[in-house]
Amino acid sequence: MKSSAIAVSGLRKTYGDKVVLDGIDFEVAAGSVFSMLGPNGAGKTTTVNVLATLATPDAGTVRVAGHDVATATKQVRAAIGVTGQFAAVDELLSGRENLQLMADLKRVRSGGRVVADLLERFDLVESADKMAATYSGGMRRKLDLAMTLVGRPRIIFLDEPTTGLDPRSRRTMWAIVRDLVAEGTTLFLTTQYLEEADQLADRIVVLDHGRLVAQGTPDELKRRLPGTHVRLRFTDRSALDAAARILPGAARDEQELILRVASDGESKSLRALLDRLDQHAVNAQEFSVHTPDLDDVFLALTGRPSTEAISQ
Ligand SMILES: Nc1ncnc2c1ncn2[C@@H]1O[C@H](COP(=O)(O)OP(=O)(O)OP(=O)(O)O)[C@@H](O)[C@H]1O
Repeated sequence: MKSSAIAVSGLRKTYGDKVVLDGIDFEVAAGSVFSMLGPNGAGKTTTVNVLATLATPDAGTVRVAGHDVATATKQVRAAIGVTGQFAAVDELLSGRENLQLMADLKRVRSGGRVVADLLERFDLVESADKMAATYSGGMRRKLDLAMTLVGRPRIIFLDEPTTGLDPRSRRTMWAIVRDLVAEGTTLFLTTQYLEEADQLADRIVVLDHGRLVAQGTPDELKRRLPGTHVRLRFTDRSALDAAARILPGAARDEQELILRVASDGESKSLRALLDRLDQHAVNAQEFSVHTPDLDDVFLALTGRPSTEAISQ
């Protein structure tokens, strides 16, 4: 089993009398992508701030890279990189100068080479000597992430890395994330986008009003919903009628000649379902298992649609 890069237990954080994190627990395996999903104000940035030693917890234990954030701030900081919604990019410097500044701050040896490699890797060579103020949102995020990588951190926090980016820049960012994981980096990703968590994460936690309302792999979260069902499509009405008689409780769609049967999607129940149809000599033209997507999960867990679903 992989060791934990991050271990959080009973984490609480309040601002004044507002409880922002209400006792949360989770672990992040080294070399994995862990995604914290939640709507605006759920407490995601606060979690990142605590893990990154930028805010102190009121209660609970938090270990990052094997060190306690409360007592070993320096060691934690040496192991992590943070890219956030408020980018560290200096608008008045060029991309190259921003990176060079970071390399100097971190006293990186052969900083010039490191900077050149990062510009190349993030496809920023052409704009390297232009002021960052002239960069697009996507380029700025890439520069921000490149700056984070200067010190080769083992654990990277990406706080909503693609919020506000167009689909193409978002996909570029995803490709970069996948490359980093392939190199063994651990990524803690906060996002409001279900698709992003679904695409990238090995494990997801869903945060709502400072509490974790669910955690698991993307597939586990989807399976936990009651909504998994089998769709059977028939060639004619009489076959649909016959199937509906055999499978009471199934929802029928008269126009599409479809029957939806609740199922856990496991092979045993699927076989039993098909056997029943077979015993009554009823044939379905099409047969598919529908697993709910993360939007469905979010709605079921929080009682609200996700931000992504609302904006669509
Ligand atoms: N320094 C602070 N002082 C007071 N309240 C704060 C502070 N930081 C955050 N909060 C409050 O804590 C709650 C959670 O904020 P947080 O930024 O962690 O949420 P989030 O999930 O990251 O949301 P978003 O997606 O909007 O960034 C909000 O209600 C916010 O107003």
